[in-house]
Amino acid sequence: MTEHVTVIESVKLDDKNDTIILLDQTQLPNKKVFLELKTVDDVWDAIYHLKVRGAPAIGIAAAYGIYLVTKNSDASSYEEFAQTFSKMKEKLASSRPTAVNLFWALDRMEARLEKEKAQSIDVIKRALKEEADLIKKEDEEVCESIGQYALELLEPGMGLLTHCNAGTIATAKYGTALAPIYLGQEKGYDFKVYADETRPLLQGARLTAWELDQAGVDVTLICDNMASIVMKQGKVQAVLVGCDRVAANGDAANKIGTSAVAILAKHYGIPFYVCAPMSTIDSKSKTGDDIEIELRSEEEIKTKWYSEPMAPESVKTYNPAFDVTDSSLITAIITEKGIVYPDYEENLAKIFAE
Ligand SMILES: CSC[C@@H](O)[C@@H](O)C(=O)COP(=O)(O)O
Repeated sequence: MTEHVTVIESVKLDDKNDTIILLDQTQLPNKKVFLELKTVDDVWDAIYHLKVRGAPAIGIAAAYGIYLVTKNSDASSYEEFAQTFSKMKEKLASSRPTAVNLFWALDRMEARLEKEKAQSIDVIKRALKEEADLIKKEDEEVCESIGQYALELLEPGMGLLTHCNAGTIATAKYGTALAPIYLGQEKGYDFKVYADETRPLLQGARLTAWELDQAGVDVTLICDNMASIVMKQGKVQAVLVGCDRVAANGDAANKIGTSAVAILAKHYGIPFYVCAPMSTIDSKSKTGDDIEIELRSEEEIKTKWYSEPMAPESVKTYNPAFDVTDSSLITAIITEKGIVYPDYEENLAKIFAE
C-alpha cells in the first residue's frame, strides 16, 4: 500500500535526544513544520491545539509523551516512579475529552507499568518505550486491515464522500477511512472522492484534500453544506468516516457535522460506513449520551482563518467539536477484526470476545 501513501510520520520518537518529533498539522497545507516536544506541557499543548489530531495519532503522542516525561524522572523506588507517572498521566488525559484513544493509550501504558512493578526502574523505562512503540506499530497494521475490509464493500469507479481527516497523518500510517481509498488507488479502482471542508477547523480542506491530492487520488473539495447536492446528483455511492469513540450500542462520535452527513446519506439511500480501530470502541460508554463532547473556543468560529472578524464581536457562539451519529444511521462499523453490522450491541460485544 505504501506506493500511494504520502508517508509522513506525524508522530516520531527521537529517543536519543529525548524529543518527540511532531508534524504540526495546524500549519498544513501551507507549511510542513516539525515541532520538537520535550515536556509534558509541550505534549499537552500539541494535543489541545490540534498540532497532533485524529484519535489514533493522539493516542500515539500520549503514549510517547508519558514515556518521555517519566524517562527522566530520578525516582529511586517503584512507588516514587508510579506517583510521577500518574501525575503526568492525569495532565495528559486533560488535554481533550472525546477521543477515547487518548485514555486507552495512557491506560495501556499504565497497565504495562504495573506489570513491570517488580523490575528495576531502568527496566520499567525500557518496557514503557517498548509499549509505546508497540502502540504505534500495531496502529499501522490495524489501519491496513481496516482498509482491506472496507475495500470489500466498494467497487471501482465509485464516488466516495468523507468528512474531517481520518488519513495517514491522523494515524501511524494509511489512515482509517482513507485506507481503502489508498488501497483502491493501488489497484486502479479510480475512486472519485468528495472531501467535506469540515468547518470550523477545516481538516477536510487542509488535510484530507492535501494528502489525497498528493497521492494522486481524484479528490474534489466541497463545503460542508454541499454534501446534499452531490448526493442528490448521484455523485456519491458510499460515505466513509473515521471516529473518536464508538459506544457499546454502536453510536459513534466523530468530527462535528458527521451526523448531518449520516442523516443525508440515509435520506438518499447511500451506505454510511464508520471505520473504527478496536481501540476506539469504548464499552464503558453504553450509548452516545455517555460520550463527552469537547467544546472549543468561539475564536474558531468567529475569527480564525480570516483577517477580519467573521461575525459581530458580541454575538454568542456554540462550538461543539464532535457530534454523535446514531447507530441506526450506520450501515456498518469496519474494524481491523472485520465488518460489524447491526445489532451493534450484540455484534460489537462478540468481536471484542474473539
Ligand atoms: C482516524 S482519525 C478519526 C477521527 O479522530 C477524525 O475523524 C476526527 O474527527 C478528528 O477530529 P480532530 O478534532 O481533528 O482531532
